[in-house]
Amino acid sequence: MNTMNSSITSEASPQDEATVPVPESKPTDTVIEEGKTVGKPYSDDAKFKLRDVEVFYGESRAIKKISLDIARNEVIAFIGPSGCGKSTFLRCLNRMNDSIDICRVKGSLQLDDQDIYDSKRDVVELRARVGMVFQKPNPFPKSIYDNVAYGPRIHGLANRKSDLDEIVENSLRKAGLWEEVKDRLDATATGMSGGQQQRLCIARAIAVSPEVVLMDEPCSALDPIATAKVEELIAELSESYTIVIVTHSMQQAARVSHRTAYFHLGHLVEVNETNKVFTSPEHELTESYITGRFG
Ligand SMILES: Nc1ncnc2c1ncn2[C@@H]1O[C@H](COP(=O)(O)OP(=O)(O)OP(=O)(O)O)[C@@H](O)[C@H]1O
Repeated sequence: MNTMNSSITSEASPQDEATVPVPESKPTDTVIEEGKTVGKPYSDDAKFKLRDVEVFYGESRAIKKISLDIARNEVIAFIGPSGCGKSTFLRCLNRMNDSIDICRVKGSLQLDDQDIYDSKRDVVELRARVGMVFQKPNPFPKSIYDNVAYGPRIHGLANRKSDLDEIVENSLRKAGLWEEVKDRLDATATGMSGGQQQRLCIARAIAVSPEVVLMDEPCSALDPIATAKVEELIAELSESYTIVIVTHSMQQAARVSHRTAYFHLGHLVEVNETNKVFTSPEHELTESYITGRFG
């Protein structure tokens, strides 16, 4: 867990959250200056360099000139009211938006100084480097073993069965699932609990040795105990991977992330160290959101 945020973590746990009311949506008169983000949106050790990013769905502009660096091995949380563009922006990072016909992405998006949207870019390779875990656990209707072995097989990462066995075991261990499933690797994955399925999806994502894991509300379909396990896992994985997590839970952002990015109506309003965002936000809109004045 993120010790930096201990003052916040002590205030709420996943167990409490079921009782925390969702803040109400209220209009605001605050004018947001396009392309201007307060706080610390840049890093000297950027894994992603994102500049003037705009995303359109047809004529409608969902992301408005956002610039942000995502640092190597950081956990950054994207928060903000429903519809503010968190998932849209997240999906740009491994071109998941490509599958939406009306979606168009503009601006400069670089991973390790290389253009993510270069027409020559191999998108399958990109998604192996930048894996994704979705809101609802989505295991394949295959065995536990085959779910984890799927990626390494299609990417040719193991020549021998013993190599594949090792990747499967290591991935399940990293996802904190090995002890629970080692005696039933041939059982079908869809028979597992929701929390186990989500950790299996995390094991599947890390089996191809990604550098980045994108998580789009990974705990929203989980109970508090399964949520706590996934959050522990995020803290462990952050030693080896860059993690970008979209969450509706401010408590979760506070518990797991190093920096927090606050989105509002397609703008990136503020990025700061998580502790600062939740104790002394710089922007009045961030403050209104975290104090529950609007959602
Ligand atoms: N496939 C799509 N086609 C058209 N518009 C879309 C599509 N996906 C998202 N949008 C629009 O883009 C805007 C941003 O949506 P997005 O899902 O990124 O927001 P979000 O902050 O992740 O919301 P939530 O927290 O509710 O998941 C919204 O106005 C939404 O209606």
